[in-house]
Amino acid sequence: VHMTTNSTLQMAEFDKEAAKNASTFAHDGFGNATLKRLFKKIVNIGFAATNDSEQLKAISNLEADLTGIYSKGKVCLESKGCLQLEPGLTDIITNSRSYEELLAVWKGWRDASGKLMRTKYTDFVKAMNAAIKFSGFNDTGEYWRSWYETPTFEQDVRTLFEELEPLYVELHAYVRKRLKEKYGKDMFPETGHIPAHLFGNMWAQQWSNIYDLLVPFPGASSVDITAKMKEQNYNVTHMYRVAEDFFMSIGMEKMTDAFWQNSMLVKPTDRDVVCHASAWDFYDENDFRIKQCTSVTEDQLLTVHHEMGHIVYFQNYRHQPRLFRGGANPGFHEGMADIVSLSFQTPEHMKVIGLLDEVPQDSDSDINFLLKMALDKVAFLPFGYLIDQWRWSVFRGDTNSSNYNQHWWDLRCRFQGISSPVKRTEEDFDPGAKYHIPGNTPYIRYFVSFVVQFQWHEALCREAGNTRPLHRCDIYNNTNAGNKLREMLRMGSSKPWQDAMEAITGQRTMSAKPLVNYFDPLLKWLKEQNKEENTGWSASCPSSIPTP
Ligand SMILES: CC(=O)N[C@@H](CC(=O)O)C(=O)NC[C@H](CC1(C(=O)N[C@@H](Cc2ccc(O)cc2)C(=O)O)CCCC1)C(=O)O
Ligand SMILES: [Zn+2]
Repeated sequence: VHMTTNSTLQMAEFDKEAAKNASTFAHDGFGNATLKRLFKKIVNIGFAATNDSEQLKAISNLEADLTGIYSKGKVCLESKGCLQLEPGLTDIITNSRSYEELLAVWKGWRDASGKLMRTKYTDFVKAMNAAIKFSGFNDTGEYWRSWYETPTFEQDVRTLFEELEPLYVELHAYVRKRLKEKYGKDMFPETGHIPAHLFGNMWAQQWSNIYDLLVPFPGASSVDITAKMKEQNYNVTHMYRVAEDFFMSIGMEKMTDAFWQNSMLVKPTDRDVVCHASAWDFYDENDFRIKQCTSVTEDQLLTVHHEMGHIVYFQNYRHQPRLFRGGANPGFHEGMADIVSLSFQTPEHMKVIGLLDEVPQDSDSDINFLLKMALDKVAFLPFGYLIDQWRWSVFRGDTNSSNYNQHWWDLRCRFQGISSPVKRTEEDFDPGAKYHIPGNTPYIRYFVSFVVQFQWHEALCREAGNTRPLHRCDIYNNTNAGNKLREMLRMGSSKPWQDAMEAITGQRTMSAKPLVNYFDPLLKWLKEQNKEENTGWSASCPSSIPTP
């Protein structure tokens, strides 16, 4: 912790010095847009602008303490001993179909993580808000939103969410019906909410791990990639080679030697590491790394593609000046990380890499495939939206430590239609059970990413001359699509994101339409399935909780 504090202070001193020098120029009046943008980035140094180094120390130490609590958290079960989040608790949440066992792990993790963070998090918010004022922002949320350079950004994302909500409501109703069949309807509150621990994911953020409970047409084909990977003796290195091969097939460069030498691709046995996957740019135009506790599963193969997608973005803007080596906005970096998986996951591509024997053409298999994609991409939308709704409200002071947990569950009940399976009070601090809160990683970037990646997929598939339905398009081996994508990637953050969006799609705005078009065949089927259902849920959380 003291090491990081010193390096944080040193970096802040450098940033302050550079900002002071840059502000001796009247850069607002510069004619050259690029130079003007560069000076603006030199001057805009965030928390480092504070004149009170105690605040910077507090920010750095509290973040280290909070992530320390998160990475050391463990739950002891009489049946399985003491388990950490990865891999022990995640394996149970993924595979258990016992209501009680899932509940023990769900509650246990929250007691071992978030519950221990509340006081530190309160101090953390105070220190960040005090420091950010020196950069002219009212609060930390306003600073984070400034990266999108869009005065109407908050309204824009709310509008996008409202356009996508009808699709989510239909998916929610279908999943609720099937889970009632599995766990018994009296375990579900009258209000229409689904208990939060039944989705195969610790945060109910993506639901593809319970696909086996939800298969629309069990007779038709649906691929179990993990089983196939194990059958074919996939190892970790091969997973990275498969991902590298995809990017090279659309014209991107191979991973550098430094990547293979310096990355950490498996969980080390000799020391504790933060296993949450991540991609790193060392800004020397050669040293790019992934840190991931990789295991041989389909989920992990997608994460490998995701992290390598970040690396490919790093590589494509390495020629830019240092301050332009970033995503056009943070959501674009995440969209680039995910874009390839929309091709990679198709049955067409699974056949290309030998993880599927033949490509099914019947409509039942199509619905099976679209449902599985929706369990990741549509289920995620309210979650991706609400994390920073909570945090922005905390930063601006509308939510404080006396109602942190109340507001968190208000948002979870209202936007996700899920509820806590056990009573929650202000003794709990459930936001802290999600990595990005102690890790202080902004989250709206993932909501933006899930919208823009479908805009890009539609544009790149058109560029590739694709004639199949959008959800069966695979841009593998298509350098036209790759060239189009590279045009955007090379810009880095040298231009506003609207220019980057225009380079790929010809439009300058975010749009929910490509995502809705992609899932249109599924939406028709879901509406048919839900004809007898009361879709939706009450805006507020259930007052009583069914107990096993
Ligand atoms: C130096 C640094 O910080 N680098 C950044 C990248 C950069 O900014 O350059 C970075 O490596 N961030 C780590 C983060 C990891 C993951 C994540 O946190 N995912 C979200 C949401 C989600 C879920 C499903 C999905 O398909 C896509 C996203 C979650 O798990 O909730 C975990 C596995 C996937 C991505 C990441 O790669 O985004
Ligand atoms: Zn990412």
